[in-house]
Amino acid sequence: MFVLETIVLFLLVTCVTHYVVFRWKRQRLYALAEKLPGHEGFSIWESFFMILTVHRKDYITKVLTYIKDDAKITKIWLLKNLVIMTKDADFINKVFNSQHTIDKPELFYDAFLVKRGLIAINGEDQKVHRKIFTKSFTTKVLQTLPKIFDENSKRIVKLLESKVNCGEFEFTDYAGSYSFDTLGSSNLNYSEKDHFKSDLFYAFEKFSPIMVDILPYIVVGFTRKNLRYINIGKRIEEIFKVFDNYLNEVINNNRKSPCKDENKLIFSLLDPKNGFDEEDIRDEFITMILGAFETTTKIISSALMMLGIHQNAQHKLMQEIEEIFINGDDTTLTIDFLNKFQFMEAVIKETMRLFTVAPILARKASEEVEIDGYVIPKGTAFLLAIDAMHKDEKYWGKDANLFKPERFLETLAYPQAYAPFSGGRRMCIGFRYAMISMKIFFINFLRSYKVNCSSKFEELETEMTMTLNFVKGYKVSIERR
Ligand code: HEM
Repeated sequence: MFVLETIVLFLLVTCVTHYVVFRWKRQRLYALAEKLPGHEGFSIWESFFMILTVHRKDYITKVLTYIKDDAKITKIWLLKNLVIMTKDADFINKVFNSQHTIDKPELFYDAFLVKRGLIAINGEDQKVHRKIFTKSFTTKVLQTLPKIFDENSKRIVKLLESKVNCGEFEFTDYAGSYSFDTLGSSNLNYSEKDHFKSDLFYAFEKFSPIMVDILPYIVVGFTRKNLRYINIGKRIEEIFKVFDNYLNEVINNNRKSPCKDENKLIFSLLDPKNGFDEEDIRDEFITMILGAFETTTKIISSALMMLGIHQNAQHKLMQEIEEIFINGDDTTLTIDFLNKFQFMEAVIKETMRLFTVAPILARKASEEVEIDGYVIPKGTAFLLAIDAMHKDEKYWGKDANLFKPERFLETLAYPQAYAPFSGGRRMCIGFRYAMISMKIFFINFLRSYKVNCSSKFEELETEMTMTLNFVKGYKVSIERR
C-alpha cells in the first residue's frame, strides 16, 4: 500500500512540477496574449473537443469562424499554440513584409510532409534554397517557356477533341495534365512519358486531401513516422512510394544523360555544388510539382467554368484574342506578346480573387514582434484569411461576390487587399511562370473551342481544405469554334 501511495505521490509531484515549469517558462507569452483581442476561454480541453468533433474537412473553416468581424485580429489557442487570425489587408501585408514573420509554423506546415521543401523550410535554409531556385524563374529563363508551353497546350487541345459535343466532363483531368507537362518539360526533365492520368498524376491528386486529413494529427504532435501504423499513414506511404519511384527514375535518367542547362530546377537539385542531400532533393521535387500542379489546374478549370457561365465575358475575351491575332501581330508567343492580353489577365485575376486556391496562408513570429500596435509573442502562428480578404466588401465594394473581370482593368481601390500568390519573401516563386502558362493555355484552347457550363454561379459550392475546391467538381462542355 505504502509503495502505491509513494508512486501516486511521485507522479502527482512530477506532473505539478512540469505544469508549473511549463507555465513559468511561458509567463511572457500569457501576459502578451492577454492583451490581444479574441477568444479568451479556448482551453486545451475545448481544442481537443473541437478536434474530436469537427469533421476534418471542415476543420479550417471552423477555426476561421472565430475571426471577429469588428476586430483587426482575433486570437485563439489551438492546444498550447497561440494563433492569430486576420482578414485585414494592412495587417496581412505587414505580416508578409516583416523580417520576423517569414517562417512558416510547423503546426500547420508539417502536414505538407516536405519539411525540406521551399514551401515549408525555415530560417537560413529557406534563404539558401530560395536563392538557388530563383535563377530558374528569371525573366531570361521565363522567355524560353512560351514555346514549350505552346507545344504542351496544343497537345491537350488535341486530346480534348474527343470531348467535343459530348456533354459535361471533369476539366481538371486535362488542366492537370497540362500543368504536369509544363513543369516536366520546362524544369524537371520528366517529359518523356505521357502523364495523362498516370500513377504519378493520381498520386499528386490524392496528396492534397490527405494533407488536410492529417492536419489534426499533426496539431496534436504526430509525425509521418508514427502515422505509419494507422490507415491514413499507410495511404501516405503508398503515395510516397510513387513519388520516390518516379524521382529515382528522373535521377537515373539525369545521371545517364545529365541536364546541361544550369537554369533548370533539376540541374540545381542534382548539382553537388548546392549540397542537397537525398531528403532535400525529394522534398523540393515534390514541393515544386505540388506548388505548380494543383494551383494552376484549379485556376485554369475555374476560369473556364466562369467563362462557360458568363458567356459575355467569353465573347469579350474571344474578341480580344481575335483582334490581337488579326492585327497582324507576330504570332510567335513571347512574354511581350502575352502582355497584350489585358482582358484575359483580368479574367484570370478575377478567378483567383473569387476562388483563391490557397485560401489560408500561415506564418510564424520567429521573434517577439510589434505589428500595428500589437505586441505579438515569439512563436505565435498567424492564419491569414486571404479568401475572406478577397471577398470583403470593405475592399471590393458591394459586388465583391460577383464575377466582374473588368474591375482589374481599372485601378484597384485597395490593391493591398489582393494576394492570390501571397506576398513578401515567401511569395509564390512561380507566379510569373503560372501567368505565362495559363495565358498560353487559354489562347490555344479558346481559339479551338467554345466552352459552356450548366452550373449557376450563385449555386456554386466551395469547400475549404488546404486549397479551395468546388464541391461538385469542375464540369464544362465544349464545342468546336
Ligand atoms: C495559379 C497558380 C499558382 C498560385 C495561385 C500559387 C499560389 C501560391 C501561394 C499562395 C504561395 C504561398 C504559400 C504559402 O505562403 O504557404 C505559393 C508558394 C509557392 N509556389 Fe505557387 N502558385 C501558383 C503556381 C506555382 C507554380 C507554377 C510554381 C512552380 C513552377 C509554384 C511554386 C511555388 C513554390 C515553390 C512556393 C513556395 C515558395 C516559398 O515559400 O519560398 N507555384 N504559391
